[in-house]
Amino acid sequence: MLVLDSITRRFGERLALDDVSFTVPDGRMVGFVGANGAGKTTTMRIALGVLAADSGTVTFRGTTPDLATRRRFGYMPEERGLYPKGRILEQLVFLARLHGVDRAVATRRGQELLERLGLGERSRDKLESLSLGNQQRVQVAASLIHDPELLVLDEPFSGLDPLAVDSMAELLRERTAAGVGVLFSSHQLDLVDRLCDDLVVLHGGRVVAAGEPEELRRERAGSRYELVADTDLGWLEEVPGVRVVERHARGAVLDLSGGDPAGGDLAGGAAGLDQQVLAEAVRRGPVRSFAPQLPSLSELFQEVSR
Ligand SMILES: Nc1ncnc2c1ncn2[C@@H]1O[C@H](COP(=O)(O)OP(=O)(O)OP(=O)(O)O)[C@@H](O)[C@H]1O
Repeated sequence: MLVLDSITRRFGERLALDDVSFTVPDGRMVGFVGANGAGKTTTMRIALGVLAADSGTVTFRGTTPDLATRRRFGYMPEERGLYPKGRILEQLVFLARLHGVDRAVATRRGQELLERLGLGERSRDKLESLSLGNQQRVQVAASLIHDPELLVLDEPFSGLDPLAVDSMAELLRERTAAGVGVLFSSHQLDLVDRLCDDLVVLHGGRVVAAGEPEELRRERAGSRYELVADTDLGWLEEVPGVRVVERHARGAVLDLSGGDPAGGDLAGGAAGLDQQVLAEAVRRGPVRSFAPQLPSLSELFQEVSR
């Protein structure tokens, strides 16, 4: 696994990274999110060894990565690395050769990757002759060409159509299944939600949330509940402490933050308001589900990025 421990980096007076620590375990997809200027690219550059930290350490599988180890990393930089006027497959092969891959192997792998990304027919064309989204696919292929042990991808999905996102995600999933850790940044939160195993949220150069998205959501579930029941739920409007946020065909979303968590007499017991609402709903008829409503990734992001 890749471990970043207490990384700090300044640019002049500006503290771009402040005590950043997180891990990219082998075989996991780690989504890296944060507003513009939060420090994602700076962190990735430091992780890859292309930029130095002022303090803190980066280790990969227990040791500080030397040049030989770093050659086994795959990196898609923010500024992208390929030449617009270069031929596609030639450039992939050239990059693979820089990483020590044999020409024949590199050519086969390059062609395979391009075919997987729907660009098999274009391998001899110049990069600039492709649409921007297709150029983006080739940039990702370039980071995969030498079969790396770790992938660090700066916005690999930007500009891709939904089908291209799926084929790219499948390609990356194959890498994680083979034990490769993947760190990828993105501003597309729904996509990150769908793809990542772990999430790291950066805000103003600090890690403000890290962990499995489901876990992070549960921690911030707050006081919203969804009740799905067969009966009419109009009675909820009258319950002190209950605010009906939304009604839908089968139930309602409730905010119970106005209630006394330790008691109340709706159902005559000392249970919290959630249990009282549930008991009352059951008394009135069949309840299909009643559970805390977890915030979306976008809500979570907004909350931790304040
Ligand atoms: N070479 C540099 N010189 C001076 N300041 C820099 C340099 N690189 C980054 N910064 C500053 O460091 C902060 C973090 O920038 P960084 O590019 O890492 O953010 P980011 O999260 O990748 O943003 P975006 O989502 O816009 O790509 C910003 O305030 C940026 O202006």
